[in-house]
Amino acid sequence: QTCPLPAAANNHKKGCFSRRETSTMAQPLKYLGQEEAQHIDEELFSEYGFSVDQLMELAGLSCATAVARAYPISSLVKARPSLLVICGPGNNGGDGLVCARHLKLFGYEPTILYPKRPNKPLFQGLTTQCQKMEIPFLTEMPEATLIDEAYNLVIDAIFGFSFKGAVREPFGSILDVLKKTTSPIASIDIPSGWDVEQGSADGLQPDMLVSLTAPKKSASMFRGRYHFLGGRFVPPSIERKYQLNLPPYPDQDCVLQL
Ligand SMILES: NC(=O)C1=CN([C@@H]2O[C@H](COP(=O)(O)OP(=O)(O)OC[C@H]3O[C@@H](n4cnc5c(N)ncnc54)[C@H](OP(=O)(O)O)[C@@H]3O)[C@@H](O)[C@H]2O)[C@@H](O)CC1
Ligand SMILES: [K+]
Repeated sequence: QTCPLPAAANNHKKGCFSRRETSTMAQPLKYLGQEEAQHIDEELFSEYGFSVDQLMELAGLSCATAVARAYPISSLVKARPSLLVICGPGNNGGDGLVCARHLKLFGYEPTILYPKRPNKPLFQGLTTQCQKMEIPFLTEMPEATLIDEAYNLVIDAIFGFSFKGAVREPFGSILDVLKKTTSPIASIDIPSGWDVEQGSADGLQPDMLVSLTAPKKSASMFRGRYHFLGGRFVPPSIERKYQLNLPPYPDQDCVLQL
């Protein structure tokens, strides 16, 4: 087959692809299975020497940044920039605490529900930081109508990529209330209650998803308006090893809208 490009234009190229053609032939972004996501996580902590709180800070900052991009304070419908952040018992919940703290610094008014708190210094520290930032903590899940009246957005930091099986209490009741709310939901990493790979036909339908490191398989079922990639901390060798094919983040941004 003859090459349509002038010979001179091809001298510096391998084969017969224009720069545009080459870029559109880039491998598609990888959607991770549950075990693969957990392996990457473990490898970052073991072989790469990262600490959990380090990556959690970057993950939570990404989520807060993505929320501020999709729902700027000037666009909110209620008089106050109120948000409800619901945190679960694992690291996804930790991301939620970090996200709430940054959103407060960005000028939002987050309130946190954190019903099952691990007895570990990391989560105790994150909780103290939020309390010292004068972020209120609720003692119980409000009714759906109250959430609709009081909050512009709910941030779902209940379960991430380690979620498995049927939802246990108190989170089953919390998710039932969330399914009834009309306030938009922004989910961190996975819409909570969704199978990490298969999703959930009758589960939450968030308006926003922030995929950390790389989207998980269930993200292909996400039908909301905003899908962001966050967690710009992946070393190139991990990206190559797992063939993540991450799109380039713009400039120095910590998030990328997919
Ligand atoms: N590398 C990255 O990308 C980074 C990822 N990060 C973040 O970490 C997240 C993964 O965190 P994770 O591994 O701690 O697990 P996560 O999903 O929060 O939940 C585990 C908890 O849920 C519970 N639980 C499970 N199933 C349940 C059920 N059916 N019903 C009820 N409870 C259930 C389980 O309880 P247990 O089984 O122990 O009783 C456990 O307490 C990831 O998604 C991302 O957000 C960043 O922080 C840092 C860098
Ligand atoms: K979540």
